[in-house]
Amino acid sequence: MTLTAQGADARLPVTVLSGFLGAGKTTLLNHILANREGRRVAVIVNDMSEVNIDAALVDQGGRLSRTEEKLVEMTNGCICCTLREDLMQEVARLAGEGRFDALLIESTGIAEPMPVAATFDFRDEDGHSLSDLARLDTMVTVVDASAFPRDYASAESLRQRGEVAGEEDGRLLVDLLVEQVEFADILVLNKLDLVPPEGRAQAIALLRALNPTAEIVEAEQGRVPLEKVLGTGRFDFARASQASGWAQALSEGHLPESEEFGLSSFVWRARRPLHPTRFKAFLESDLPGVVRAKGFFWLASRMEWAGSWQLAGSIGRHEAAGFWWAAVGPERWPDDPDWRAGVKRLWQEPWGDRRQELVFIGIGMEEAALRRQLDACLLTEAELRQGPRAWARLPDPFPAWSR
Ligand SMILES: Nc1nc2c(ncn2[C@@H]2O[C@H](COP(=O)(O)OP(=O)(O)OP(=O)(O)O)[C@@H](O)[C@H]2O)c(=O)[nH]1
Repeated sequence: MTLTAQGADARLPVTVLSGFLGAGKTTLLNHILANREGRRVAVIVNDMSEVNIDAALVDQGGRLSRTEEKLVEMTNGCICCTLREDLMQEVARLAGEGRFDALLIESTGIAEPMPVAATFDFRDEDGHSLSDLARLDTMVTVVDASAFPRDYASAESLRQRGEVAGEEDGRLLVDLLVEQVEFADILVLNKLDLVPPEGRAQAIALLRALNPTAEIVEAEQGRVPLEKVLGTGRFDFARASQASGWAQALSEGHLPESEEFGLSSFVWRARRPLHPTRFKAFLESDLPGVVRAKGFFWLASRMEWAGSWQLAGSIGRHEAAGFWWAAVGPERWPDDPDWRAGVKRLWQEPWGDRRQELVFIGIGMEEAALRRQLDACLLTEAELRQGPRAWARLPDPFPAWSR
């Protein structure tokens, strides 16, 4: 860490602005630049499109003077993946100039916030790290209040929306929207002029459900107090990774402020395998009030495999998470004593670490009814007595899993 004579952290504080296309990132950026009250702000704009419209917009009207401030455009790639190296170089260069009070990075609507944040921690083979020069200060996600509840429930993939050119990127819009919201320190709920009061309440409830710890800043035309987005000192990688509603519900057993907006959460746990067809039917059923779910499951027909399921909005996805440690055998376990102690705490005979552990977060969700439905997916006493050989022959409608 670089310290000044006064002992203050002299590294360049960085704010990363995320948010979906059209949410109002550029509008917010312009608001900051127009109201920066003497702060010297450098800007990096990353746009996936070939023509950098955002940079053109920001540049217009002389709001950003190229002599005093710095605007760096990064196009033809995404700073969370293909342009990561370039981002590191640019940040290092701007920080090295030593003449800025803050750096703002506007990331493309499809950047994943976690890798962008991780870029700051990364240390290369020569021992250089951005964190010697700059520190990630605030992760801001701008949300369009008029579109968010609809986008959140959307089944569209990024490709259908025409927002990605790459072949490999078939992610759902909702996955990314959720990641950007779950990882944020500050959620700017923008375009509030376009929604009636109940729309505002609905959007706030959803944001709270997904990320109970972020501060929600309500805005029109990106007008937010600057101290909410610059130099807040709020970012902390470990905290951000645990900020999501589901991570908190899992560790605490419930969400804070759970009364607000009818928000509730619970963790369903069981030590008995699931009947594959009954559980598949559950996953495909209407789950009224559930806005987010995530966790591991154990199918009677697949004793080796841990399944993972997650739901965001109306989109669910199940896949293999890996093998249960009980199926791998202790000779192949990691040696780390802390790790082994962790597995031991989880362990229950006769099935070891095999378990059901699903977190549900909802608004107006019927916990008791959902628990009953889930319990009914577990093997009955009679089915349980038949044993693993019979379970392996149960009809199993899940697709084959591979690593
Ligand atoms: N009604 C309304 N319109 C807004 C508000 N904020 C921004 N807009 C408009 O929404 C449109 C998109 O805003 P931008 O700031 O360009 O959004 P962006 O997130 O930078 O969009 P991309 O660069 O496409 O990712 C523009 O036409 C803005 O004028 C707001 O609070 N209310």
